[in-house]
Amino acid sequence: MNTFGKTIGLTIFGESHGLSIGAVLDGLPSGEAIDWDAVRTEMARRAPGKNPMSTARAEKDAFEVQSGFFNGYTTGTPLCAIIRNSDQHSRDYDQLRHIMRPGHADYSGKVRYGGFNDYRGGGHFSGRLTAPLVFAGAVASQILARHGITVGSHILRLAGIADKPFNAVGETAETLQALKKETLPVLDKAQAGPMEAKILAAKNDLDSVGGVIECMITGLPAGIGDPFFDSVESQLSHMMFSVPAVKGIEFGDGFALADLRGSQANDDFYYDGDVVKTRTNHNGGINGGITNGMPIIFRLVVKPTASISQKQETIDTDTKENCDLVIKGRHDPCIVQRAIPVIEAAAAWAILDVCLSEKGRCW
Ligand SMILES: Cc1cc2nc3c(=O)[nH]c(=O)nc-3n(C[C@H](O)[C@H](O)[C@H](O)COP(=O)(O)O)c2cc1C
Ligand SMILES: C=C(O[C@@H]1CC(C(=O)O)=C[C@@H](OP(=O)(O)O)[C@H]1O)C(=O)O
Repeated sequence: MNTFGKTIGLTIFGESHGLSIGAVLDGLPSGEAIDWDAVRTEMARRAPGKNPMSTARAEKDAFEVQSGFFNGYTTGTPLCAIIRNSDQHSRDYDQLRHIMRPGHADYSGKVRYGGFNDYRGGGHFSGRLTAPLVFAGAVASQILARHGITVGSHILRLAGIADKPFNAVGETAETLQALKKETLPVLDKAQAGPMEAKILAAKNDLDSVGGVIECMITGLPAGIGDPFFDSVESQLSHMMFSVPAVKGIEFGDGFALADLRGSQANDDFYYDGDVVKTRTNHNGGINGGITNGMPIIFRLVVKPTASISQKQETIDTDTKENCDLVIKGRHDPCIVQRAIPVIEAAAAWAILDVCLSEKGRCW
């Protein structure tokens, strides 16, 4: 199964070097106007081939809506969009049919699908499949925005260069929106240059770098979510680990909570007029799996890109021998900045699903 969601189902399909990739958005409310130019803007934020920090594969990521939209509004029936692939260099992948890239899904995918997987461009495992995810998230975020909910993120760390963290008790929607306009979204603008230099230095060394993305969701009311298996943390984490190269997540102060005392980790409540708030937000806006009305904050680790062109040790599954591999092709020397719109989209879809599952308690 390749579908996510309880009330709205998102299916993504396709392979990186196949005819097209796409998404089916099932169960969306009817009567939602969609600004397709705004969706195009989101797709362009993620699209490859735009600068030296990205893979050179040039894809426009233009989408064609096939169904589920009529006379300016969602119909409520499955909304399907396709994105045609146009700049595949499949020859680069000839050797990867039987020589497995360390860190990528060549070996695990080959075993899982009995050797029938499309290995070209990483096939269905490719980061290319995040284009339909961004499409879905851009639709979801327009519905969320009508209810005052905003998702935004920035690069908290990249190859050891740190940005300042979000103000945990809340950033304005304007700040979150402004970050979306930047190639390397950071709060401390002075850090963008050093981050770019780290990416380009790694690329020059035939290597790659990773980092940490910090994401904030504002405008959610208190009391949304469920305890235990459908906690808001569980649903967001489930979605976030669907994004290729994401290897860790923490909410609020996360792993740093291990070294705090309760007196430091608790978030004291107060009334701001008749609105309940907390003075701090060490718990990331979630208690018992349920929103407490403060912004949701989480951080994700994005690993350094697996496909590097230095000589690596690996295996040949044809000869069943150990061998060396030098990867040819066009790869992202860093995934972090390209994953930012993907993470926002993924969060938007998961949160819209949480909200629509609340049967009128969210809005
Ligand atoms: C936007 C985006 C772009 C990516 N670009 C590349 C790439 O150019 N080369 C590569 O080896 N991996 C790239 N990846 C990551 C791989 O797809 C991923 O590492 C692989 O599928 C294995 O999955 P895992 O790292 O989650 O275990 C990218 C991921 C994303 C989200
Ligand atoms: C095409 C995209 O990124 C691709 C993600 C990717 C991978 O292994 O994840 C490997 C590369 O594929 P190719 O070798 O075909 O150029 C990237 O270019 C995209 O993000 O749209």
